[in-house]
Amino acid sequence: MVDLKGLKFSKMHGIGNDFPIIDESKGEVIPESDKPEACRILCHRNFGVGGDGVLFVEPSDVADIGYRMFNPDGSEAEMCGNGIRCFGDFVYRKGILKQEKMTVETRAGIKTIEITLDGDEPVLFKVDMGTSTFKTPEIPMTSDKEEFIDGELEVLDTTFNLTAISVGNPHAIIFVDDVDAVDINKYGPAIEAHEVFPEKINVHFVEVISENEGKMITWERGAGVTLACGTGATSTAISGYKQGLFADNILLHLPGGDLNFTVYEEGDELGAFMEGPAELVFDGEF
Ligand SMILES: N[C@@H](CCC[C@H](N)C(=O)O)C(=O)O
Repeated sequence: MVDLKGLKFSKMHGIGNDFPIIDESKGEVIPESDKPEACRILCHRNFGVGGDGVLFVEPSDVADIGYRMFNPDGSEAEMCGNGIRCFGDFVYRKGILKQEKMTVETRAGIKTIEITLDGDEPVLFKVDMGTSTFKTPEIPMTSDKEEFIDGELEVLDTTFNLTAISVGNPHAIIFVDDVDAVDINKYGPAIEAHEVFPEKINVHFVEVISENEGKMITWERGAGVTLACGTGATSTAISGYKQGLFADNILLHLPGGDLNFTVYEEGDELGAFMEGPAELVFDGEF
């Protein structure tokens, strides 16, 4: 078993999506081969710190700073939206990178964070989440369709109308009349591991309140039910805009809090800015 004794970390959350974060900007703290097991231990809510994933601050040759994210099952995700706001708060607050605007290298490309300060206190984070794709091979999704938008997918005893999108990591968006009526513990894992998604998928059920407002619940790949998913909310805003359900400014209510989105068009692609908070909960030593 990996020995984490003495490991220094901070515990953070972005609207209830919670993460231990570890500073590896000056060198590796957890050896690469130990990271999956270390993240499983750290995220455990009974035997560890507890978290919906672990964030790492890394050096970067192509951006101001680098960012990695691991799920509680030890798998590495391409990107984490609530995590990147926590990351921005952490690197600013700890003096690792004292910039109000920073470029961040992720496995899903370079993202830009803009921090709103109250004095020297970071309070709001605006992230250019970049562009998305609906092309099934890029999700990846096994399908004879080039794009799977509002397409029918049989899951257990029902058929859902689902939109598959990638914002670097993969998401399935299902618009429903009432999110409170969805049995997410039944359908979330079945869609996550559906045979058409070879790399699994994050699952979101979304209720449209108006063209500028929605409510959503999430089952995350490698994590299960969480209080929020930033890349999932980004995918929801973009998918809703693409399907004519949302305008380009959208407020999304997630179980842990709210996020604001501005969808933009870049050539043939759709991207989005995400705005929301991040909180440092405590600093710790394992
Ligand atoms: N919580 C996240 C997404 C984390 C990664 C995801 N579970 C995956 O495997 O793609 C967010 O806020 O975006």
